[in-house]
Amino acid sequence: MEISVREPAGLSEKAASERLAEYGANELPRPRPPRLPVRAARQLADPMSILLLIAGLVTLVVLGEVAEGAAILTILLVNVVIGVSQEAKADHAVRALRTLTAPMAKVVRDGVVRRIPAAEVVPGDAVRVAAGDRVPADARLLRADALGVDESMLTGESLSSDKRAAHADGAGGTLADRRDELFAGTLVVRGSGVAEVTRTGARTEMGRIASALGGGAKGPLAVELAQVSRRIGLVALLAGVVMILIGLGRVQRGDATLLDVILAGVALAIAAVPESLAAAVTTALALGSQRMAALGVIVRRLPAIEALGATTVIATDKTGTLTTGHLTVSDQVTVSGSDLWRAALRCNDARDGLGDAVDVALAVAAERRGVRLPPGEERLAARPFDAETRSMGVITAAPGGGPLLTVKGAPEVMFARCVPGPETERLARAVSGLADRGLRVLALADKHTDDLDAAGLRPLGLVALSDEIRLTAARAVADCRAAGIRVVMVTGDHAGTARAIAEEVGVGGGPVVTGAELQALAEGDERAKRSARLREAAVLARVDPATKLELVRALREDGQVVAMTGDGVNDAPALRNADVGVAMAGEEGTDVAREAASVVVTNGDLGTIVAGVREGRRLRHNVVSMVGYLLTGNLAEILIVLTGLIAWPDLVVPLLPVQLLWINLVLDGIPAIALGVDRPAGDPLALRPTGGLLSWPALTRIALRAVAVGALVFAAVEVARRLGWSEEQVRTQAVLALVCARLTLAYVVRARRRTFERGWWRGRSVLVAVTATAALQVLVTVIAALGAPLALVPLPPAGWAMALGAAVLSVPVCDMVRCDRNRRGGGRASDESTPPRSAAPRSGSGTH
Ligand SMILES: Nc1ncnc2c1ncn2[C@@H]1O[C@H](COP(=O)(O)OP(=O)(O)OP(=O)(O)O)[C@@H](O)[C@H]1O
Repeated sequence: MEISVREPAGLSEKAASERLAEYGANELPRPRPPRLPVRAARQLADPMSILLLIAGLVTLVVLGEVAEGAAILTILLVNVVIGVSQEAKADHAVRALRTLTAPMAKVVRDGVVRRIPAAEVVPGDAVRVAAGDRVPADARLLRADALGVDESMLTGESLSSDKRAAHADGAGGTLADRRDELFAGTLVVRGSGVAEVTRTGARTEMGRIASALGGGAKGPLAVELAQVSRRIGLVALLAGVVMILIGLGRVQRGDATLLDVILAGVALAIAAVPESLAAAVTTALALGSQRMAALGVIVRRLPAIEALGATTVIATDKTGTLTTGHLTVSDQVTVSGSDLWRAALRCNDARDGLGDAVDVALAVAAERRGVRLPPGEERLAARPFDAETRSMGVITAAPGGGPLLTVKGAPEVMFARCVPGPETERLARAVSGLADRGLRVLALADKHTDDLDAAGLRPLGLVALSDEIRLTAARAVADCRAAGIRVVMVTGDHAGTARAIAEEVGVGGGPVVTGAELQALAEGDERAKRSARLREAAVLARVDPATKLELVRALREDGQVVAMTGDGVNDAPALRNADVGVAMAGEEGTDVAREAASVVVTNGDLGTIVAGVREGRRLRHNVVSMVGYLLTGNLAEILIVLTGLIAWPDLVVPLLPVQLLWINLVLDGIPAIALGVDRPAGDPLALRPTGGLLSWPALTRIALRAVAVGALVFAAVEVARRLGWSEEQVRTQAVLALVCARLTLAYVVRARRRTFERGWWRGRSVLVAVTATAALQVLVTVIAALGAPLALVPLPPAGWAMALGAAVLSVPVCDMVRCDRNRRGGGRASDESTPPRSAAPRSGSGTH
């Protein structure tokens, strides 16, 4: 293909690598990750750790219980170590994800356009930028075609600035005045250009003003949970204080010693705090986002995982999402005597196989036909393709010749600019036949003029491009339908093309609505009708990106959770407004779309997005299970400690602080983390989310189950007391019954309809965790030497029987408070072979 004379040959690879070594990577300096002691200190400063530290020191110094105090402090130490390693792991995962979405740049090296990581751009490189790109480095413009750049992040100027190619007189003045310069980090909003890099990395304008970017912010879920933990901690402290005050009254009456009261306060505080909650949730989210990344779904904002799981409508592009996006010319209609392929090559921005898919396909087709541009032909002006005008135009001149305007675009747009006549009419008639075959049709026309907007063009012909349907598309659409998720196809393409493709992949259940139809409903009363049309459409054809935003709003007003795909510069508002904005990684998408999106998919496939929804639903289910598991257990402990204080004053506390810590941190942590990575039976896509994480039904369920578990343990302890067992044995009984009941809770909370339903054994992690935890508990109960630091002693068989009884009985009792959804008939999700049929949003089968 010809290279325009104003296009530079760029650096050679050799020179570029030498410069890279000399100037360093084109990156802003990043803050170093904190060192180990800093991380450890941060963990220790956590309110929960402080509480544990106080509890440990009080037990050690005030109560004089050396073994117990040391055990509490050891547990604290283990907690800090786990916390530090978790944080380091999460940091690592975030950094790895960042490199996956690292910005890329198009540079000319050895005369060939290459796509390289922006970090490898060096001074002297010739970079090509187009609408939607983030400028990789400071650069001087060599060519600018209708180029507009948003520099607000540097200048504060909200209007985009128009750029032009540099002249020999050089630059100067304020940033906003430097019209022939591009600045790193700014966004190209329209047009295209070629520029020579002048400064990279920290030497760029952005580098000079940028304070290091803060990363790794916590998602709202983690923040919400941290808040919950803190509040629980506060409540526990208050309860402890109140209890100590009451206890002091008893001390005065001589019913108890001061130490007893302090011990009870510490126990209550520890019982109340779900020590492993925050760590378990963070781990689940971090591992979840890693798993999603492995599937090709990169989550840019953690809450998007939750939103993905809750999606009820996916509004998807056609090209690249339902189809492969690799276009090939499969038909053409030529006006006799016209040079259709030369025009296709002239009005074309692709180079070296890189660029817009339509342009690349046309260039390949022209090359295959042996067509070349006349030597020395120069491009004088250009208007790059714009999704709103659906056309592109260039003005070229052969040496010694006059200017020639060549335009290509959507047929109806083109015919409106062409001279009317039999040829134009013949082409117009041919369009629907091609579109109905699912082909993308473009018309080409030209005229000798230097006006890019000229009318009265001479039609040259039509080209029809085919785009293979992705093998996974029909399956993904069917999966969505089975899971009650509606798929809407939104495309700028012809209605005929869109309908043909929609039929092939199974998108249906609603009308095909066109942009023209919506336009007719733009006024007054008609607006309501317009929204209704938008909401019911299965396919939206010939719509511009602004309609996508309108669609998102209409659907959200209707109570839907909308995932919207997009790749273009104009898609950003819709992506930002959707519950989940999905952008494409790599060449197919623009930087602007990626930055507006909360999720980036590496291959743009609808199947990948559905896989993301599946993971999202699973993760949400897991987090709900985990929260339910931990909070139910903690509440049960509080109830046992409180009722014990009243019912068994001689015991002081039915569970010692160290025993509670053992349960909360060691025994609970393992199943909680396993629940976070659980794979429950059946297709997770069928797990439709209901309500919030800590919604009233969820909290009620937790409270009722805690009462049930508390009552069972209370009964076991009461029997042990009546049997005349020693104080240690009674406490061991309490621990054993509680642990057994709580371990069954792991199975209760993860079940969809009924504990131990069909396929309950699936999900090895929970099975392994529960078995390991049970084995640990058996060891410390049976082997006196191991149990000693925890004040546990061996039990007679009756004790084991009672503990097992508590475990077994907790299943039916807890199942009784399984949400009311079974009565609503939506709970058929447990069976893989019977996916839910109801397509109603936000209803159907929840979990737990
Ligand atoms: N490079 C191009 N030059 C000129 N016209 C084009 C070009 N690419 C597309 N068109 C025209 O513009 C119309 C809309 O294309 P656009 O790429 O905006 O569609 P889209 O909304 O991205 O659709 P899809 O969801 O199928 O990707 C096409 O049907 C075609 O007629």
